[in-house]
Amino acid sequence: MRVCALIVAAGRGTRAGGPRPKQWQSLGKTRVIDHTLATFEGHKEVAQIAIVLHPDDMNEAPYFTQRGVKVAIGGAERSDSVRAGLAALPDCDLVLIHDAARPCVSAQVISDVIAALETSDGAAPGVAVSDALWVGDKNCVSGTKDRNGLFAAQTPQGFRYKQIVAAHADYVGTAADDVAVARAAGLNVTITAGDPENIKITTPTDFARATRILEKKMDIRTGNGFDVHAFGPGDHVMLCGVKIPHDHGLVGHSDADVGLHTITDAIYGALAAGDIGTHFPPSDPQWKGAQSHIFLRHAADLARDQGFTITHVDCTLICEHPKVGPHAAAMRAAVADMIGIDVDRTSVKATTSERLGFTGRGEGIACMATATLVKT
Ligand SMILES: Nc1ccn([C@@H]2O[C@H](COP(=O)(O)OP(=O)(O)OP(=O)(O)O)[C@@H](O)[C@H]2O)c(=O)n1
Ligand SMILES: C[C@](O)(CO)[C@H](O)COP(=O)(O)O
Repeated sequence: MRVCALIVAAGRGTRAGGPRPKQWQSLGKTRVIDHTLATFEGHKEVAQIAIVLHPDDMNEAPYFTQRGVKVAIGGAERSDSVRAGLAALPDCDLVLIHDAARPCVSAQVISDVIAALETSDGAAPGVAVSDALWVGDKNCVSGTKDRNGLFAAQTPQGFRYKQIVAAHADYVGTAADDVAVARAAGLNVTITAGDPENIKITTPTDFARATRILEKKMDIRTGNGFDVHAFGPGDHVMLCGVKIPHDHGLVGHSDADVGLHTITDAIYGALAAGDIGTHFPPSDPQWKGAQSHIFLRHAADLARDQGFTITHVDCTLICEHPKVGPHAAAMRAAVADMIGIDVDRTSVKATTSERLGFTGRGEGIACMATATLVKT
């Protein structure tokens, strides 16, 4: 099932006020929209994202298209914007429709909606109303309402793509949300666990509340790795995914790529998920001669599965020979590709040990690495 996310960001944010519509305003160091987008970009089940922008905001379009996000032009009502966004995602099986104005959405809320779509036409998060409900008239209570069975609706609201496209095509009038459109078409919609922190920025005070929620949620980890491989017979070494001709090889159960092993261990370390031997025991013959990118990709996938973004990797190879400098750019590119991050967040460098110790005597290569992981 190809899962797509549709983020609607074409509203004018009149209730929130401010110099620009709320999705473009700052929340901490980045904008509301950047927080929202980052959560969907980091979600392992989301294959494609589309964003819907107001015609006046099309100067922002290149920022999104450059990162692989499709851009559509919104309409006067939210449902017009949703229709435009759906048209930009023709090759999806499931679509998650989300307000740009909900920047605190969690990976768990998204996963729960996707899981519920296995057995339901539609699924959306809701929070059961816990306060008593009044009807008010000129600041006086004129009645009460039974709260039983009432939920506050959130997004993302998920559907089978073809069904929600057809439901929107048939719908007449304005709808509060896509669940209303789906129900009008006879689709069943499951209520998944909403998150009280998945707030929609609606009024000016919501910016401070969202900032507090995001600050509390941010989880920054660093992990370190250290590894050594001895030289043995051979005519090349594998270092950070690059084959380098040399008068010796490196000895190991796998391809002995000491650089990739070290970075892999740094990522596992940041996740407190053991080390490379935990996941790929050397006693297991299936890993004999294995290419080490398998280990690194596994660690990077594990980080993503747990909702982390790998924001930086720094690796130092320690050896007298071979000389790393001429290959450093290729190594950075290879590691960045394996992890799925930008090359300017990937550092590979080298030092000698001034001819001291086992690396100085040319008996092997050592490596140390640090990985930084962030979950927002
Ligand atoms: N014509 C519209 C109206 C709304 N939205 C989007 O729908 C989400 C939820 O809508 P709401 O909170 O009502 O946003 P605004 O319409 O921007 O706010 P306001 O009603 O205060 O102007 C927001 O991400 C908003 O950008 C949209 O894409 N197109
Ligand atoms: C879709 C929605 O976010 C569900 O809560 C909401 O209906 C849209 O915002 P509005 O404040 O009702 O305009």
